[in-house]
Amino acid sequence: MDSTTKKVRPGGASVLDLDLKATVGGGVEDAYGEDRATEDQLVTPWTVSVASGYSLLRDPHHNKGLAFTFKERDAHYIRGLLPPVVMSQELQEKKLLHNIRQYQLPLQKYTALMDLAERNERLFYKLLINNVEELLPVVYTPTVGEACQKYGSIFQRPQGLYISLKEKGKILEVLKNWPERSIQVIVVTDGERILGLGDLGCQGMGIPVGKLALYTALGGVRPSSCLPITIDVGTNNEKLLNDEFYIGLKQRRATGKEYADLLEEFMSAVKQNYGEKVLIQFEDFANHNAFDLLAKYGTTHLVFNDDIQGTAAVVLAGLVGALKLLGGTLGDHKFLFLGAGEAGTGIAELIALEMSKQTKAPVEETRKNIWLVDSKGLIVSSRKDSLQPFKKPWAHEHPPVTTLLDAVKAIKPTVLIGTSGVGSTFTKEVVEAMAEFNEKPLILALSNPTSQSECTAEEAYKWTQGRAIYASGSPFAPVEYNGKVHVPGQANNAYIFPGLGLGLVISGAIRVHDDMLLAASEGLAGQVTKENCEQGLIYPPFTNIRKISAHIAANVAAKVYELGLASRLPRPENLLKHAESCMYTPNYRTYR
Ligand SMILES: O=C([O-])CC(=O)C(=O)O
Ligand SMILES: [Mg+2]
Repeated sequence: MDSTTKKVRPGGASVLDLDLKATVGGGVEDAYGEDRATEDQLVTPWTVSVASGYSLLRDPHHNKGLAFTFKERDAHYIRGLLPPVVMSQELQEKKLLHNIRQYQLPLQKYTALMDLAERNERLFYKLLINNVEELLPVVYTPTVGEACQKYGSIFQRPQGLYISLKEKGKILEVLKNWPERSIQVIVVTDGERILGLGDLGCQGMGIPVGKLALYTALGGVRPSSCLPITIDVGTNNEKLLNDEFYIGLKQRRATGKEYADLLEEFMSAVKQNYGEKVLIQFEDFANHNAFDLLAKYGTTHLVFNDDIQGTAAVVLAGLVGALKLLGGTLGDHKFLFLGAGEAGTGIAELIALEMSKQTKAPVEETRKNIWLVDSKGLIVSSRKDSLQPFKKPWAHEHPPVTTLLDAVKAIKPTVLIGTSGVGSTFTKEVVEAMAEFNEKPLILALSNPTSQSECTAEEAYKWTQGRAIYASGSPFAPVEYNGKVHVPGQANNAYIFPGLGLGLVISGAIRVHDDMLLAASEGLAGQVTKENCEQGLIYPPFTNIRKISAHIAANVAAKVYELGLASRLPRPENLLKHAESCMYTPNYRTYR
């Protein structure tokens, strides 16, 4: 661009700009590029207006419903549009919780909560934050899985951006249609592997929406700076292709160059529109694309893959917690995974990395304590030539073994981790075998949602006579076995990504580094108290999640500064206090 070109603003005023301006701040301040656009470029005619009257009540960001005071009702032309009572936010919250508890079906609760978010955002977040243990399973796993399966019929209003093959060549324009400008976190999916439910195409939108609700509720990132995106390149799900209510493109998935080109345009457009510091979280992509995208964009954008890296950080933190119960160091344990996809290999690699840091042994050595089983059996060196690249580091010397049960018997792991997305695969025989040679077998059934869990909490306790230490990806209620109550842990990446994201945002990180994941993991592990351990808990309860997220964010930010990857300078002295002070709170504001 010529450094003295005339620039046009929607108000008609022309400004002279300098190229310098285009580099400083990476476009966050000038999010729509209006100041920088040349006369022949298109701009969006945004206007800023003050909501009042009926439209104020219809604006979810500002609506307070019955909580508007009479002074506010007068000042904003809403007197008479509401019944005469003035209700506190606390009372509104109580009423809504009561209403939501009346619904029998989780999906009804989900729809009621999404309706609330559409109506009164602050009340939605207040309710979610104050009742996180109860409502997390509604806005998140397992219910969000069912919501995605039925998204076509429950779809009411757009909650995020849809970018399909039809938008090719226009993605920048599409981003500009989103009503918020200062985006800090994007969660994007292409819907090909939604939880353990498979290809749900465009209906995967429930996932970015749910994850970002947690960014705000658990991590304190402002709702207006969160953007859910679904990339629709088609679906290979026959049922959806034949469903008259399906909301996505009715074609089989684009692959190869067509796919890569659309993603490339998307990634470039995001950076152009929001700058270098926008965080992009890849979510629920199928294995091949997940690893490729992370490798491709990890060096040029601020990205991480939640299923590979977020899950890894949360599991590593749980293992550190479990060591307090089991004794020994990571290096003293032997790990066996069922599932060698994103979560399996991601967790395995982070464990190996941490072991290598602790023991100073090369990571090639520490990997040898970790074994993975995929659909063809134990991953061993004789299979190396036919393995996908992300599985190759795990092909150790061993005779072939085809079943999980035989692998458990041959390897004798102390820790069994399920990440295959297939339910009920930790059979009675498998769990009993674990209990034969482990006093306290550690069993992590991580696949989501609940229907895909490798075994239930009850099964794990029953089949090990109450000796197992058990955690799952989706929540299970406490189980009473032989007069003792066992509280299962929830090893879900929801512990990590909100705090990790907050830490990246407040430090102005420009790249994600493995050490930041380790810092996030340590931040979480550090929040497991002595009392938690005494109860057999390897994770702290979700009730304290905002405090936990602040600690994770502070740890992550410290690492970002240490690595010289922070762009928000100078570094705040007390990062924990700083993280806390940056967190969004949903209390109503008073309007003048
Ligand atoms: O969404 C969740 O509950 C965890 C997750 O990322 C997945 O299973 O893909
Ligand atoms: Mg996921």
